[in-house]
Amino acid sequence: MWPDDRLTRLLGIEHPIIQAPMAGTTTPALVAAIANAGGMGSHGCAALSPETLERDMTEMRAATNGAVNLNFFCHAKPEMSEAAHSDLLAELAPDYQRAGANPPSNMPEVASPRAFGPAELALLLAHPPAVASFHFGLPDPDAIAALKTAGCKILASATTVAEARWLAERGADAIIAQGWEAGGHRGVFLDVENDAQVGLFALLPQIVDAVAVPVIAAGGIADGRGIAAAFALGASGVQIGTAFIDCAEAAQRDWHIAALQEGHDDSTMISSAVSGRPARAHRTPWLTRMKDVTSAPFPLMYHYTRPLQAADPEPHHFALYGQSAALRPAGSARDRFDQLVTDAQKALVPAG
Ligand SMILES: Cc1cc2nc3c(=O)[nH]c(=O)nc-3n(C[C@H](O)[C@H](O)[C@H](O)COP(=O)(O)O)c2cc1C
Repeated sequence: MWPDDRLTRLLGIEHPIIQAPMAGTTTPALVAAIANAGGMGSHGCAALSPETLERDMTEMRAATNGAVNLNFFCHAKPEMSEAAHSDLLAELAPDYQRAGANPPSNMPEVASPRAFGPAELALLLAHPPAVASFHFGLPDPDAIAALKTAGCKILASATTVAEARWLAERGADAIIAQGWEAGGHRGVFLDVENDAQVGLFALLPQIVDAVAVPVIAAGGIADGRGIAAAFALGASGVQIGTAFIDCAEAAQRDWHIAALQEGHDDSTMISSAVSGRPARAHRTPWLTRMKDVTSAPFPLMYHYTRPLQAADPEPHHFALYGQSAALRPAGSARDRFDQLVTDAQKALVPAG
């Protein structure tokens, strides 16, 4: 049925389509719907406390016997000087004033999103999911070894060939090639300052040539044609996020859905201004203006932007989605998944 079965065999799934982990957007219901449809459901767990993660894991186990992927961030502990704190407050003073927000008086402490740590590892080892996946690199080698011993397959995102090699050498069982088109935070981790901004058409075949493990294409794929193109470029599967953001099983935040519904090829931009790391989101006048502001390291920048969002949400929303929003299918998570499978099968049939 599919031109390449390396990923379906590795992960024990029927269709090589992974619903992307999306912190804040994925829910146990969405993950279970995709796992029950024969794909891989992924939960973005970076914004969950250990208590909520445990509750969501229990909910997913009750709702599906299918393959589930739990996803975490691996950012280094950020540091910031008092001088940088004062400079940032001065730069943002007009924004706080306009929004009627109280500027943060203390040095930053950001509890969410969390970096993968001992609490998360313990929960995964107690009930190992089929897959543990990581953004911004990998956890330490002992954690990877423990997860593998427990039976988890390890996936991680790469935005360059060098990152793909780095991940494969450290035990990733498959690599997610994340193109510049992708919605959400870029997985870039080896040289964040000099993000090479490689598009999926160039990135995917070069990663396929560079690593021995299966490669999963991500970024701007939202219909059957995109899936077929990914296989033509050597992918063993696809990871799709934006196409599932506004289905009923997702978290359904009004501002996110409204922005997505305006989505088209050039309605997004990459910005580090809200979180401290580059992410693709709906283009707004505020995000455009924030290009000139020196950002705090991820995730400390949230300390400075969340007061704006709390005081005056509409202009300060951070609606993450990718460049192919306009191509996404409609309906429930299951409807969208089934349509992607059907349309990909049609697009994969050789002409004539
Ligand atoms: C709203 C949103 C949130 C995301 N959050 C995560 C995340 O928590 N972890 C992760 O590995 N990737 C995250 N991503 C990136 C996806 O894994 C994937 O690379 C991307 O969705 C693929 O591009 P597409 O959105 O065009 O399908 C997110 C993407 C979106 C749109």
